[in-house]
Amino acid sequence: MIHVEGLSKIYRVHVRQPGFAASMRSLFHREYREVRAVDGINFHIPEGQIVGFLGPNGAGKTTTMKLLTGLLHPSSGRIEVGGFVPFRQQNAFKKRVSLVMGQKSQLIWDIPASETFLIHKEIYEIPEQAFKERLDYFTEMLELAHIMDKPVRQLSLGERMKCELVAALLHRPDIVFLDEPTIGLDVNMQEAMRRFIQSYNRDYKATILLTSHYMADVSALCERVLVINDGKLIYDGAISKMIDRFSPMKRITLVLGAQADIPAVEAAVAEGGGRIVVYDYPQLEVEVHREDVTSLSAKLLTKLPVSDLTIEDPSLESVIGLAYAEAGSQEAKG
Ligand SMILES: Nc1ncnc2c1ncn2[C@@H]1O[C@H](COP(=O)(O)OP(=O)(O)OP(=O)(O)O)[C@@H](O)[C@H]1O
Repeated sequence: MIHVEGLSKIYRVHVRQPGFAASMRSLFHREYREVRAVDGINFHIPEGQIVGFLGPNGAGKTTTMKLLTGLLHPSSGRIEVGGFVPFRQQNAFKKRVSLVMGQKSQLIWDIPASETFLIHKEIYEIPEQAFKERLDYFTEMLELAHIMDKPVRQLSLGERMKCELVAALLHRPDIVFLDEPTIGLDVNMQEAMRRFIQSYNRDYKATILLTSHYMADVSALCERVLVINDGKLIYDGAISKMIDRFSPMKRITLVLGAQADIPAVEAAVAEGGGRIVVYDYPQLEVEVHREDVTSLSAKLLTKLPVSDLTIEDPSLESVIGLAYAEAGSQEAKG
């Protein structure tokens, strides 16, 4: 559904030197610097998949989404979305895609969202009956009935985001780009948005590429993630495999039933190849390479008065942090 090959986008940025003389000089001779925002990326997303698109600030996510929706022209490489070349901006393409940006509104501030929806009905030539059915679907799924006729400026952030989604999806695109759709929302509203995105994906077999800084969104919605850093794709695969690849460590948390002295705890942990993260009686947290988890757990159970033991993978946030750090250190070496 989405094919990207060797895609790059270079922005040309005017360099402004400080001082009056420099500004005068720049009237005649402008200096430019190149920003390689997207740097030779390749991926393929099949129909109906929800893929998480992760990366630190400035990594190139929004630029990639703008390239995929045809708002920007690539500097090089090939993009095909739903069989179209996005930057040609054909009408048939516009009817199949949508880009939702959490930080940009496409609703008209002073009028109710319901009136913006009517404008979209005309722009996208949505037949009367289909418009009514779709609006009913959205109103029910997103519990919109009581907010539909309030001017947008009176809506809460969460209510406005729900209306943004409706405006973006009324023409029922089957390829959807969501750039931070849950930014700034409280936990309940994030959850409601996630449920809605899942239903839309299921009901319309929509292909969805989603960026979010909330790992809860990513782990709830996406089996697969693309990770971009400094314009380059550094990971493409399952979330579970990303944890294996970037984080060789696991964490064992123990609750001790009786106080054990520090040298005894240190000896037991060190003997099993682990490292103490915190010992604050009764809780002991230990980090260990995943291949040593079983032997260390067995050792701790025999050597210490353990009343409870849990083994966990590191959080997705910390794995992502490790992935960025690894990419950064490889870049520094290269
Ligand atoms: N219009 C532009 N002109 C020049 N440089 C730009 C422009 N838009 C983005 N950039 C630069 O391109 C790089 C990638 O930006 P982009 O907005 O795609 O990142 P991002 O991953 O979406 O970041 P964030 O998570 O902060 O939104 C950054 O260095 C940014 O400063």
